[in-house]
This record gives sequence, structure tokens and C-alpha cells, in this order.
Amino acid sequence: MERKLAGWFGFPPLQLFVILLVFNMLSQPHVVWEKTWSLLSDGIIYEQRSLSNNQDLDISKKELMNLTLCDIETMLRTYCKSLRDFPPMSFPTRHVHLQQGNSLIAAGLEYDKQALTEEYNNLKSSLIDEQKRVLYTILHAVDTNSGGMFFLYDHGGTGKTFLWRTLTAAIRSTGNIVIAVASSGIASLLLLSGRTAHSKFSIPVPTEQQSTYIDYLKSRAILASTIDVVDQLNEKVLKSVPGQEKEYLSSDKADIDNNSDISSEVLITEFLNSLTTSGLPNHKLY
Ligand SMILES: Nc1ncnc2c1ncn2[C@@H]1O[C@H](COP(=O)(O)OP(=O)(O)OP(=O)(O)O)[C@@H](O)[C@H]1O
Repeated sequence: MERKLAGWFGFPPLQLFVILLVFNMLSQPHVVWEKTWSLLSDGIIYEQRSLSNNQDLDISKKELMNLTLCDIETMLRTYCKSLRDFPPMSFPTRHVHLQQGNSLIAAGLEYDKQALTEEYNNLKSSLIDEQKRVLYTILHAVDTNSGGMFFLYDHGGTGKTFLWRTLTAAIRSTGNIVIAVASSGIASLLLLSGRTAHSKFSIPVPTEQQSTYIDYLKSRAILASTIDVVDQLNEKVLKSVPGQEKEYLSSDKADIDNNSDISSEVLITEFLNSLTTSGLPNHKLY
């Protein structure tokens, strides 16, 4: 099970566990948690030691489990979910503050600069001219501390995220901080160490029925549209078109390699139907 968690889709295990929870793909999350918690907590001791600048920092098993649950709870909140939604999953008994100093700054600087420099050079070498122009314009604003607000827009699949990754690697490789935020949890997964804006900046999300999350943020921040927002709008507009809606279904199945770590039970039709892929029209399988 641990090997599967580590291998699936290339997500870090903790993030993958959260995604499986959010998509209700674990029938017994607490069993998976009990069997894999040590894998999920991988990196937390290292993180705590470097945040507290104390390489001898000792963390008990109970504390480590609690810290891991805290991380899971924080990630779930970005999807408006909580560990309490998945009983009998454990809930962190308290928020542990082992960190000393400014943990946000420490976390923002905690990158392998050499690896990032290599990644930057690698990504940069394949940029097309238009991407390079945008990259250098923004890097110039950073280097000269002149500030600015840049909107990058184009059709899906034209390389915006790729450029964003190049920019992030460039800036982080020089020891500067990039705060990667997106307006939805799904979009934030595409960004290196990305979080939703409301989670990162602790923007409260209203719970009144009449006000929606989008309306709330619209009055406070400029949002870039993400694929899921575009899909929602698309659906809304299509619903307002007069006439009867007709849905065409595709027939297909996942081609699972025998040696693959991906289990066929995971790739259920409902999950495949929840995916929208850049460059492909939305679809429904049956
Ligand atoms: N300069 C490039 N060199 C190599 N591959 C690239 C380049 N630019 C983009 N790609 C690849 O093209 C694909 C689409 O790019 P990307 O995901 O960045 O597009 P996008 O504009 O962010 O799409 P969307 O708006 O749908 O999210 C990705 O697989 C990405 O790795």
C-alpha cells in the first residue's frame, strides 16, 4: 500500500492522501492512515528541525502523528473539507507550534537552490520567444525591485503554467520568496508549493447561503480564471441556452499496464469523468 501511495501520479504521498480523501476514493481512510502515517509524515521531522534551527530536535511518535494530521487538516481546508468529515479519522489534538522565528519566511526559503538553478536553466532552454519575453519582463521587475502586476492569459495548453514554473524556479533559485497561490484547490496543485489564496492569506470564506465564495472574493481580489471556474461558467451559459440539452457519451476504458502501480479500482468512470484535460473537449464516459 505504501509503495502504491508513493508511486501514484507522482504526487507527494501526503498530497495524494488528501486528494484521495477529497474525492472520496478511500472507503476506510483511517485504515490507510494507520498503515501509511509514517510514510505520510516523511519530511516533517526534517522540516521542523530546519524551521527551529535545531538539528537535535526530538519529536515523539505521537507528536509526529499530530503534526502530520495538522498538515492534512490544513491541506483539506483548502478544499473546504476537514478531517472531521471522515470519521473515524483522527483529528489533531492541538496545533503544535514547534517552529521558532517566522515560519512563513523559513518555509519560503526552504528550497534546494542548486536543484532549482538546474531546473530553471533546463526550463528556460525550451521556452519559445514569446515566453522568454514575458519571463525577462517579469524578472526585470523583480531584479530592479520596480514591482508591477502582470496578467498572463492565452488559450488552454499554450504554456502559461510552464512559464510560471520557470519563473518560480528562477526567483526561488536566487533565494527570493515566491508565494504561489491560486483561486481554487485544483489549480493550486499545478503550482510548486501552491496554496489557495484564501488558505495562504487566511481570507475568511463566508458561510451564508446567499453569498457565494466567488462573489465574496470578487469584491476583494482580482481573480484569474482557472479551468474549473471556466467549466462552471460554461455549464451555466449552456444551461441558459434555449432548447433541449443533448449529452453524447463516449465509450472507453483505462488501459492499465500489468506492471503499473495504478490499481484499476481507482480509475472508475466517475473519477475519469471528473477530469478535464487541456486540449481535449469535455467528455462523459459510460
Ligand atoms: N516552452 C515549452 N517547452 C516544452 N513544453 C512546453 C513549453 N510550454 C508548454 N509546454 C508543455 O505544453 C503543455 C501545456 O502547457 P501548460 O500546461 O503550461 O499550458 P497552460 O497554458 O497553463 O494550460 P491551461 O490554461 O489549460 O492550464 C504542458 O505539457 C507543458 O509542459
